Amino acid sequence: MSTPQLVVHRDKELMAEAAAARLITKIVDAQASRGHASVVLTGGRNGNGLLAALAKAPARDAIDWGRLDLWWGDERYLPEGDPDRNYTQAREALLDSVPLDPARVHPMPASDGPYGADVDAAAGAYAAELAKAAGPEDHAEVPEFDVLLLGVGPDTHVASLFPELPAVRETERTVVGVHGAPKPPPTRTSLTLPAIRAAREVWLLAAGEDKAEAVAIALSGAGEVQAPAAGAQGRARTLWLLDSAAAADLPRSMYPPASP
Ligand SMILES: O=C(O)[C@H](O)[C@@H](O)[C@H](O)[C@H](O)COP(=O)(O)O
Repeated sequence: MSTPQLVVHRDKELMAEAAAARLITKIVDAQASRGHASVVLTGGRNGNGLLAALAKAPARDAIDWGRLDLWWGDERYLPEGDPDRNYTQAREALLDSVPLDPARVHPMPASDGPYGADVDAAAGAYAAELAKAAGPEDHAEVPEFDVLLLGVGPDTHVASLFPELPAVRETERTVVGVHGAPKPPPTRTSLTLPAIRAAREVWLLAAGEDKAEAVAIALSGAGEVQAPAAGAQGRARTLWLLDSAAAADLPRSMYPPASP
């Protein structure tokens, strides 16, 4: 696992724009070297803020959108098209304005789909879809994600892995159903930490003073069950992309001065 690297930006707008520029470069480089790229999206304000910034980025179309695989780190278990679904919000922020190959876009199942109210079956189906896309050289039963994006909750949750709940304790399965999530809606599907840790790079996004305590806890050596963000590490890189407000409780020695 990789030691967390921190980059702190002046404010959340600059953080989103800088993260979008960073992601464009990462995708372009992956496509140049391997012919395709694979990214896991996240929900929430910072995850969608990055997508919205990417939609406006001048270099946006340096990405070959037809050779980009998109997966989700978690999803709210709601009907297709529900405005609270991460997939709905990602489409509005970016996906509907770029020429993706629909066969390469993998939303998590909706509650009005083939699995009905059985969120655990829906999670199992997504795990099977990931396993089918995995290659012999990949880690865990998931494809090699170039970048796995995660927002960070004020309680240090990532994806739909909440402190002390069963999903964060999962060590075998790659996707699980989540019941009784403290962040509404209560029923969700989520990648597990083993799946997250199969990614080459994990980027955690946190902006705002309401995240300062969670960031400090997660980077203080806390355990992953008590602080799930602490367990979100990439095989080659773990990058925390913060604004100054979210970095406020960190020792100053932990990161270089924020971008001007
Ligand atoms: O489905 C979700 O709610 C998200 O995937 C969740 O993990 C989110 O990323 C964090 O709660 C941070 O959300 P904010 O960026 O809005 O604070």
